[in-house]
Amino acid sequence: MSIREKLDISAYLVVGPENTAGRPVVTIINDALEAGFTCVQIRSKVASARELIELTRQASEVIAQAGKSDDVALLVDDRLDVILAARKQGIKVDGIHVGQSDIPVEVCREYLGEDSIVGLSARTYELFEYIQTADVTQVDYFGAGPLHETQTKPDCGLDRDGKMVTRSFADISKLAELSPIPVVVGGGVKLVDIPPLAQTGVHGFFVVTAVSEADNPKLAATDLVKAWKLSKHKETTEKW
Ligand SMILES: Cc1ncc(COP(=O)(O)OP(=O)(O)O)c(N)n1
Ligand SMILES: Cc1nc(C(=O)O)sc1CCOP(=O)(O)O
Ligand SMILES: [Mg+2]
Repeated sequence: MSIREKLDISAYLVVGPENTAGRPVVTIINDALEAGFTCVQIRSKVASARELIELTRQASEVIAQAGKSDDVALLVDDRLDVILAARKQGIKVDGIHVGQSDIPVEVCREYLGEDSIVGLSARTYELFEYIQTADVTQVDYFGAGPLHETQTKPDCGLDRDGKMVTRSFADISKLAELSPIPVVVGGGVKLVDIPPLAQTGVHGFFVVTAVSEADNPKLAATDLVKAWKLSKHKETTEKW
């Protein structure tokens, strides 16, 4: 089974060098892997193409060293060029996450191939309509948010009138219900948000700060994964 078919976005780390309080990106990724994170995205708005390729190499190596190359997907935010260059160097990178102003998903699919993962975000003002009407044949999941305002992406949740829109758990439940593909939610997600988020029906959460800027990233990541699994377990047992 390809990594695309196995995709698990339940505990999704997004990380770049600007988010690690000076620590190496690769050690944060290693901590998250040991804690049970299931998906990793390299995202940097400051790193050069060469730096991104190197970060991708290190991330791919640490996933391999953990014996998780077939289970934990490695994606890069925005940069199709970086992924193609990385692959040319023999680096295993599994996909891309793009938004509405980035490279179109059809182009990503064409260049990356059928076994790759393509994640997509929608514009704030049309999120609900988009999630129901968009052609998702080339898309593996929607990244949605923000649950809370976040300094990691100050422009996320900005509506057409410049107002900040955050998503309630009720909104998120509706998104999960309407979306034809899995949804992962982020934006200021913290440990306390995990139980209600797990109840909404989305497939997972994504975090930057809650892990990468934690005093103890491994402990923070472990707590998040445990909380998600426990909430899902409770949901299943309560159904019975
Ligand atoms: C998992 C996930 N969801 C959403 C985003 C945001 O993507 P985008 O809107 O393209 O914004 P930038 O991350 O490029 O600033 C994401 N990266 N990952
Ligand atoms: C990359 C990104 N996209 C978002 C969205 O809502 O689309 S929020 C976000 C940043 C999430 O970082 P943190 O966990 O530090 O808030
Ligand atoms: Mg983008």
